[in-house]
Amino acid sequence: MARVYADVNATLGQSWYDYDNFRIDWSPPERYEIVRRVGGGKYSEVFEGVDMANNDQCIIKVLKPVAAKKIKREIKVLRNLTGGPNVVALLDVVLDSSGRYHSLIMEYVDNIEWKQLFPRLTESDIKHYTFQLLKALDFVHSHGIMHRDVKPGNVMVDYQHRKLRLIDWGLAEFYHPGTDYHIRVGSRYYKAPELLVGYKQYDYSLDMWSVGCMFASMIFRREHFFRGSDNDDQLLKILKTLGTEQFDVYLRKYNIHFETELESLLTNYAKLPWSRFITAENQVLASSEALDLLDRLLQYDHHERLTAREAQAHVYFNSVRLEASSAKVE
Ligand SMILES: CN1CCn2c1nc1c(Br)c(Br)c(Br)c(Br)c12
Ligand code: NA
Repeated sequence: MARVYADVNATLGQSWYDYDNFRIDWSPPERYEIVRRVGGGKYSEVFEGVDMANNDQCIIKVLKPVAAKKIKREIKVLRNLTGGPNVVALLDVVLDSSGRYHSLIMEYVDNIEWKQLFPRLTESDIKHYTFQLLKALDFVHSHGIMHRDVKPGNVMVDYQHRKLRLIDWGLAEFYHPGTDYHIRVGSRYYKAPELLVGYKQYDYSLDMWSVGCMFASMIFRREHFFRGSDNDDQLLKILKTLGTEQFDVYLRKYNIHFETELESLLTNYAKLPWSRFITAENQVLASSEALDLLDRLLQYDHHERLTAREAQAHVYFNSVRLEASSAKVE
């Protein structure tokens, strides 16, 4: 059971979380023009486009027919989260003339690639963007939704405007206590231990592990902090850092029967001090307050991990919180 927001969906009611029974009014495609392809994946092709009604740039996410069933969930989630801080806005939903291709029209973000961004982030940048990501996630979690695929590729950053948007809600789900969820979600480097050991009754705290991985990347200047070659190797990388003593405590507490033939996964490892990852290049970013926050995010036990709200209250963000609150006063 989630430590916070456990009964949100029960309180908000079926009309909030039921995404099977709702009709979608699809707009005709003529209003939007594709400019260029910016990316894509298993379920969609993503384009930069123009909204001819106002000449604004937009993002056109064309969903592949295979994703048809999941469309309703993504649209329901995006509509529920409309207006939330740092959540990408869904502007329209479009069906092409053939009736085969469903598209989501999203607000445009002048995104800088993570590969280019993470090496140039200053401590003030890291505080700002991490705080903005936590703000988005506390809003999302408090509305009963888990993102389940938090990673740099789903965090759009417009560096010039210091703007951050959480995107790609195709894997998001509504949290209901006691529910077994799929564990083949997320992206390998950012998968929480519960996914890697097959614990299905996870909750919002799944996203907080991923935040921890991104935060570690930023303060240690490493593109991906836990970089496994497959799911077993991913867990091994985590064990070698967090140690096996607390891993065994975690497995016992949740009565998790994790079976493996891999010798490496049955070996004992000591927990490494976070200071082990400090280098000349990142020591200015990896302050003791940053390491304390990191330690409280990268916990095996999902109940122990800080929530997004608790993380925002961490001393590491004192300067940012002050700035945020003074901005409100103006
Ligand atoms: C793969 N790329 C690069 C930029 N970019 C990509 N996918 C995007 C999605 Br989905 C959204 Br929504 C937005 Br907004 C932006 Br920007 C996106
Ligand atoms: Na999206």
